[in-house]
Amino acid sequence: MSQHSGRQIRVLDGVRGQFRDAGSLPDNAVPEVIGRSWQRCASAGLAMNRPARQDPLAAPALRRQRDRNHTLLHLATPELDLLARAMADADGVAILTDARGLILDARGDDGFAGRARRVFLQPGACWSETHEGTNAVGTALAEGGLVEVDGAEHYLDENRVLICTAMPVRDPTGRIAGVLDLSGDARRPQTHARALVRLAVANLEHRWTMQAAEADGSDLLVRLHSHPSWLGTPHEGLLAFRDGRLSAANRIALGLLGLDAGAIGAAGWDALFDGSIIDGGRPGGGVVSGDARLLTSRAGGVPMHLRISRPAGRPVLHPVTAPSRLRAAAPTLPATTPPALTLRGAMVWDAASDAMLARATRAIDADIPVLLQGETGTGKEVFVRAAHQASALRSAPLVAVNCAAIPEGLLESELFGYEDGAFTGARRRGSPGRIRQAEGGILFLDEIGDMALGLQARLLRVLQDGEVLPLGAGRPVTVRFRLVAATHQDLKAAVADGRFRSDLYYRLNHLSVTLRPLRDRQPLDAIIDAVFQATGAPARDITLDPAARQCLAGHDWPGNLRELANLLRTLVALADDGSTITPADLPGEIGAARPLGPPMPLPQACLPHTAPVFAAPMSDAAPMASLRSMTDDALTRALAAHDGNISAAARALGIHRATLHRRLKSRQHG
Ligand SMILES: Nc1ncnc2c1ncn2[C@@H]1O[C@H](COP(=O)(O)OP(=O)(O)OP(=O)(O)O)[C@@H](O)[C@H]1O
Repeated sequence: MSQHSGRQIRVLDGVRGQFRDAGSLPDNAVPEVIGRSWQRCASAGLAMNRPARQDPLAAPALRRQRDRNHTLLHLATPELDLLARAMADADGVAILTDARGLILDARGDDGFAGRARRVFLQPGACWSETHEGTNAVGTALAEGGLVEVDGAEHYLDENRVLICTAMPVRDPTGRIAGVLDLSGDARRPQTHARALVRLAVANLEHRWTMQAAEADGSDLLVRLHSHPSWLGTPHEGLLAFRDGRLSAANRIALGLLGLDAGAIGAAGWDALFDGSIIDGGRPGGGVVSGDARLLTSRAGGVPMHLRISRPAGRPVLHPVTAPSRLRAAAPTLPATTPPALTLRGAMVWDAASDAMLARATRAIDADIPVLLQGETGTGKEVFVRAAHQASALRSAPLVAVNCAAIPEGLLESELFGYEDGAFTGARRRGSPGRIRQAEGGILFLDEIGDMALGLQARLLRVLQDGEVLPLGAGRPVTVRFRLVAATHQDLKAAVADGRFRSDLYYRLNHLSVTLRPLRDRQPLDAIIDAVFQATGAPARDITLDPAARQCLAGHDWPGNLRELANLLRTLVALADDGSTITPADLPGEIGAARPLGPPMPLPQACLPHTAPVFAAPMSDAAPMASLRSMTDDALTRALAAHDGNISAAARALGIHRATLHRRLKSRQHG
């Protein structure tokens, strides 16, 4: 029931009248939070007697919004059900909104739901303060904390029939992702609503942080509380660390340590605690885990009980459906290639890439930024497109921007958009910019390492505030998108050199995926076969001679999968139907490469025509000598002939310096 007595209601009616007519509020007439909200509504020109005016989203648009908030909806389902059950006797509904106050789901008493719809308390309606004046959802969003709005405390006369309690839900990066709300008839009792909502939000945020720690590959999970008996409950603080940086936290942990959300992605261990969890006494200095230990928080100087573990060892909390979706669509390659390789369209996937794809997909679904690293041509863009298709956002946009391909001067307007006439040459009616085009979907920033420092600062602000300010615009626009960034550069080194902002690096680098260069992918000849088949060669009965495959496997592939795929496509395009591609068809430097692989006589066509040091051992070689021993011999002679100079020896052998290094290393290891 409304907490107000009959007398209080009459007083409140008088206060409303005075506020409406004179714009003034007597001291302590309403709770401070309500007073602030009334003032905001009045300043926005909202009249108390304005009739409810909503235009709830139609089903397809609502579905899109629900897709965009897939993680929140998925994680909040148990809490919504529990709250709805708690409201069963109380004539009320449990509501989940997005970060703007748009109702995504409402569950509860049918009788009240019917009446609630009369005041537009229904999915697709927006309960921000701008739409509905002071109300629990909108005011909780504006204030950033739990708010109860009882009867006549609502700003609009029409909403006085309601009593509502709402609290924002924060994601593991500290951003408000939505609101949980209990709303009922102001004439009916609504007992324990505050405690219920607070508990539900704590549960939900706890689960979300645990899931994020799993998905982003955190190396440490810290449970903490000032009182040890709270450890292991949803009211414990949770901190996840990666590479010594705070990568995720729940609100309780931030509160206990006196931090704000800005610490996530930025603060290191030493900034948070006075003391170490590294056991200096043990060889290797491992992290102490298991029993709780006592450390003092730096901000408040409060002793905290900490229990430390490694999230990677935990079971996955939310099974991911993406890999099975992927596997269902992926035919296994014929018996000539190991079953660990699969073909999807023209793309070849090995087991390791599949595992990385599953992790990245899970991170995208959990709204965790993904950073892809890898040399040119390792398939970063192919990977993002596959992750997009496997994610819950597959019907939402994937907007790719190559930061290196767009001149620095244009990148700003391309990304952030601009208003009509913002600069000379600007398109009429302006441009929303690529960030806004990615609304609800994925923004893929390729070659982010090439972004100028000034733009890095602007991008960081967008990521922190969830708002973008187009050039020439007076007001920022709210944006929600998932971020995947990629680079072939060593971003850590770029941070150390001052070419890349460290705060942006830690924002981007929640889940880091490194795509391996072709030379590190094994077995290379199986990958070559798979890429060859993906060119469509089998349909034209074109085959790859084993000797040619050996030559290809011996090449260094500086252009990685791109170079290999392009070469094979060209070879197949030039070949006659039913023919076999032999070493003679390969470009000189590849046909001349020394093949590696199982011991077998060296195919004549692979013999280097240009490397004199090779010629001598070949003529001396016993006919049954293994390829490996011949190769070893050639390496030794080439090195001896060039006084151990690797570069000169590699040049003479006609192979890349890195290849020579690798072969020497593999020789050392037997
Ligand atoms: N899994 C794969 N299977 C087969 N071919 C692939 C695969 N991944 C990439 N390729 C080939 O490599 C080409 C380049 O891939 P992609 O553009 O994704 O690389 P990248 O790492 O983004 O390169 P860059 O850093 O130069 O932008 C693709 O067009 C395709 O021909």
